[in-house]
Amino acid sequence: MGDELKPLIVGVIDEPDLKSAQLAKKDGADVLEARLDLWGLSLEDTRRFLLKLKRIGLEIIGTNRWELEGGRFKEDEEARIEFLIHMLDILDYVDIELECGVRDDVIRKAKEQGVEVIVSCHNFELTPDEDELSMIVSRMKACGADIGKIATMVNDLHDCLRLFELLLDSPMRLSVITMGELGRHARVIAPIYGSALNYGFVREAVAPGQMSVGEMKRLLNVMAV
Ligand SMILES: O=C1C[C@@](O)(C(=O)O)C[C@@H](O)[C@@H]1O
Repeated sequence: MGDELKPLIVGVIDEPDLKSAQLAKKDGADVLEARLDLWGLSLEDTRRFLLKLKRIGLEIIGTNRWELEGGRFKEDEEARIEFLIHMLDILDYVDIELECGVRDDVIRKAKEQGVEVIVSCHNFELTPDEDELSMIVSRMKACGADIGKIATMVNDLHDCLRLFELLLDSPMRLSVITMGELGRHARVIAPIYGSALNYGFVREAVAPGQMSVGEMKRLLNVMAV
């Protein structure tokens, strides 16, 4: 991943379209997130498109998000995981949910193939209190995540502050994502506090309050991060 301290901008590729990926790179994305659950392709077509995506020259995160945390993969859990595992040889990072029942199998297989593991946790309703947030980070660390990722809904500005403190005190590489309109500004502040991966859209927002890759890059440049 290069300089580990550098906050990275992740361009979310929400459809199998190379032009979006090229635009993400041009606008300043450091990494691409392949949202396999949003592509709606067969396993073979997904592999084919991922191989094309690789030629863009950026590292790729594979995410096949389950519906429980905002994803749209249509088949059952077994198929979702099989899909993800079939892509590991093409990916640089894999995103797996902390609460996934076969999380540890996915982590083991990813590590066997030299793929970095992002263990994620989303809450579309609220930002938990400090103790619960710390507990989530401890669980992410304990299961062997290379990067932990916590995306929560911001209902009060104190929610952002708790997430920033979590970053400052984190015992591991961590990303926090402040969802919702009230959290929008903090999506570009979080990298300053050390958030490892910072997600922006190319075409349209795929999560509440998300900014585009270009907006994020420009704002980070203004703040000289
Ligand atoms: O977990 C995240 C963060 C995200 O939900 C966001 O709010 O920017 C976007 C997703 O694509 C990604 O997997």
